[in-house]
Amino acid sequence: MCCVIRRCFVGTVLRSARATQLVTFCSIHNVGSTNLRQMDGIEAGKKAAAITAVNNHVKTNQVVGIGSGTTIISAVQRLAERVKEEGLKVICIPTSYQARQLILENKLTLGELEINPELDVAIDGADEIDADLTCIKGGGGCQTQEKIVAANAKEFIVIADSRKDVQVLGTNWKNGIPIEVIPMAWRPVQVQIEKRFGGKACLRMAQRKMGPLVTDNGNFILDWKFDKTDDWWKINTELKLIPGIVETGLFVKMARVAYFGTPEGTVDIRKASWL
Ligand SMILES: O=C[C@H](O)[C@H](O)[C@H](O)COP(=O)(O)O
Repeated sequence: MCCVIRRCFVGTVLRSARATQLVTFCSIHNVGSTNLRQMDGIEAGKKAAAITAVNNHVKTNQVVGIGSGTTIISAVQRLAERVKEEGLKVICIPTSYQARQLILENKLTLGELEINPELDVAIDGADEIDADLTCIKGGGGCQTQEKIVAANAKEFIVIADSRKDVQVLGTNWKNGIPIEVIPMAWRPVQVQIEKRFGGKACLRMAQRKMGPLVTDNGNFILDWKFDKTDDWWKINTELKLIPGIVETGLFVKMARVAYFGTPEGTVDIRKASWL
């Protein structure tokens, strides 16, 4: 179990004119379809969580892990603002090609694990986060590098909109747990997973390219649609022992704090109970 340690109104933490505009827009926007309003709310939640986390956890002269996905974009933008406004000095370690591009586009200092093997903090999105702050990650196929970076940071901070805040994994996220596999092993790994743990392990196919999706590391992904929830630490450990599995998207006892942004502009901040 984890506890809500703080709920803050994002207006108090947004300092850039651009960010303020977005939240204002979302709070007064009441025309158009329900879907459009929901999307605005989700984006506002992601942004609020990202900005609050960067404000609370990043200090000057730190080495910062930069996650992948859509939520991290706002975190990188906030870092860039702080560099301009406060002269913040940070070295950013990417978790994917996408993260690398974000760092470069935002003119932040790009580092690498060979030079900076120890990080002060890593910030990243997640596909779903349970009551213990166990996360499913890898909806964008980046979980392997994300886990390496997070595992070498003193603090791993998760940012998400409030839809991803669940008691039990699999509540809203129906795409399963992404598991990166060596290409020649995908089929035996698929058989092993289904036999031993049940559910279905589906080979993720690429979009706008024929055949399987190929990760930044040149591997394939099996999305394991589990049919019951269990002891995630044990399952993750057992999965990691199957030859051919490179890494799983199960992040167990890694996230120390999670920031959940709501469409109303508040952010729930939760600390892991195992700390
Ligand atoms: O592989 C992708 C990463 O694990 C993302 O951090 C995760 O999918 C969440 O992405 P988003 O912030 O776009 O919801």
